[in-house]
Amino acid sequence: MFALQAAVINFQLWVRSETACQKREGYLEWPDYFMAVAVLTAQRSKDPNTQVGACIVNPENKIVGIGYNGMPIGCSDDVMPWGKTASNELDTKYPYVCHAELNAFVNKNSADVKGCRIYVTLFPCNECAKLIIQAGIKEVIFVSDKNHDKSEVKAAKRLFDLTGITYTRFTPKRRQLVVDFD
Ligand SMILES: O=c1[nH]c(=O)n([C@H]2C[C@H](O)[C@@H](COP(=O)(O)O)O2)cc1CO
Ligand SMILES: [Zn+2]
Repeated sequence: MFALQAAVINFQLWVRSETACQKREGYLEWPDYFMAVAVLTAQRSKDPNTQVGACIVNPENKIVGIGYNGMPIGCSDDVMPWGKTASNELDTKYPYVCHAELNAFVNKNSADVKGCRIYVTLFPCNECAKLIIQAGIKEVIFVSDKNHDKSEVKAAKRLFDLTGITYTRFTPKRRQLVVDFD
């Protein structure tokens, strides 16, 4: 019985070393990987309506900053308002929430982000566009452009066009990427 098991194990090892001679197929390619990081990061957001993730990547394909939309440090998620509308604008989320892009910049782990690209799950607003420009980001890759008819996004595109920053809708290689902790 023991001898048989040993033989099976040896055989499996042999099969493994045979297949290991060639590069694995179906691996996660860079663009899908970076956008998946942005999508996963968005899952940290407490915003009940729109969760946004951002991932800054340098020209060597190293991630140098990630962020999601959330309340400023020290402002409790349980105390701050999360609604979109209220009789007083001060009782909505808008004056308080930090955008995902802003958080990605302040979380950066490199001296600067010049020449980097940013993967975002939602097209940046004009305020984030200004940050992107001033920081020296060269390329924006986005998933959703659901606010395309809003002035914030129209202004952002105008700023990107003027400054030569490219913005491209993300086209994934694969439709789905499952994270399974089992
Ligand atoms: O550039 C952005 N980055 C970003 O993180 N956000 C966040 C702020 C809010 O929490 C949320 C937008 O909420 P809503 O879709 O309900 O208006 O997305 C919104 C924008 C605007 O496009
Ligand atoms: Zn923004």
